[in-house]
Amino acid sequence: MKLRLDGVAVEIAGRTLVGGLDLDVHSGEIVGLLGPNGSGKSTALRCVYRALRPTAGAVLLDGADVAGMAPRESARSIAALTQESRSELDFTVAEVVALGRTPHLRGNQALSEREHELCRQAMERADIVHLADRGVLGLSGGERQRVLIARALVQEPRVLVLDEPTNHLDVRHQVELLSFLRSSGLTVLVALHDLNLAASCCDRLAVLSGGSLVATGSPADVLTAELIRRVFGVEVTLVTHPRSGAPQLLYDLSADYEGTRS
Ligand SMILES: Nc1ncnc2c1ncn2[C@@H]1O[C@H](COP(=O)(O)OP(=O)(O)OP(=O)(O)O)[C@@H](O)[C@H]1O
Repeated sequence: MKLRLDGVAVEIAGRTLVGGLDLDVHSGEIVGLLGPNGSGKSTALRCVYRALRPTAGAVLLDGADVAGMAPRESARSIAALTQESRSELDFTVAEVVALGRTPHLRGNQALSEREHELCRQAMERADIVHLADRGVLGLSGGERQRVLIARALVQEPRVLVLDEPTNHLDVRHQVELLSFLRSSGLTVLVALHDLNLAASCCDRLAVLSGGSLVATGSPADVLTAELIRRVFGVEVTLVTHPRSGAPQLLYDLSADYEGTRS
């Protein structure tokens, strides 16, 4: 399923948070959304998972404007893993995961055998089977994040939108999550702060600065020392990963950053 942001703009209180964003994510493609704090990544993603209505432009799923769909209908295609996905209610892990089936159920319909199996598989994939009966509020940040990953998977989406999904995850679970995204075949739009993980995981990158796209393309085309300096204000040396061939950034903490902060 193809996702398109067509001139998406968000204006709040006279301030443009995202301006005229055009971005395609082709079927089965992983596009990484990068940019400094406050550049508009979450705002753009919120338009895709419909937490926010664009002031102008549209989000299209296979050419159809999501604004014209019932929330349940778009939720059957798009799953989101965001900072807003966290629940304040102390459901058990198994209950939260099962909630991912909600868009597919009618009323109080019980889960089928297949759906129970789906939940079990998602919990296995997210490495949370041992936590099934624990209350989510007592979990660590990374454990909770993995519960939300399982919940998104049982939704059986075709498009996955993730806002900083590696937040709180230890390095093994970061790598596992991004490897899973690569093998999932899903259409993925993911905001990431870790540029090296983004370069390893994503087919294409889109860089936001001040609410506008400043670069899109393959990781090798986008991640240049000049762009990193201009957009993030950081000096890097670029190397090529010896096995995957992905560009990787080495940060130089001894560079002179005095006076570079605006
Ligand atoms: N509801 C809102 N009302 C007013 N301003 C907002 C609102 N939501 C976000 N902003 C502002 O819009 C800008 C973009 O925010 P956004 O959260 O999209 O950035 P981001 O790229 O996701 O940042 P980060 O990397 O810090 O998560 C920021 O300056 C933020 O303060």
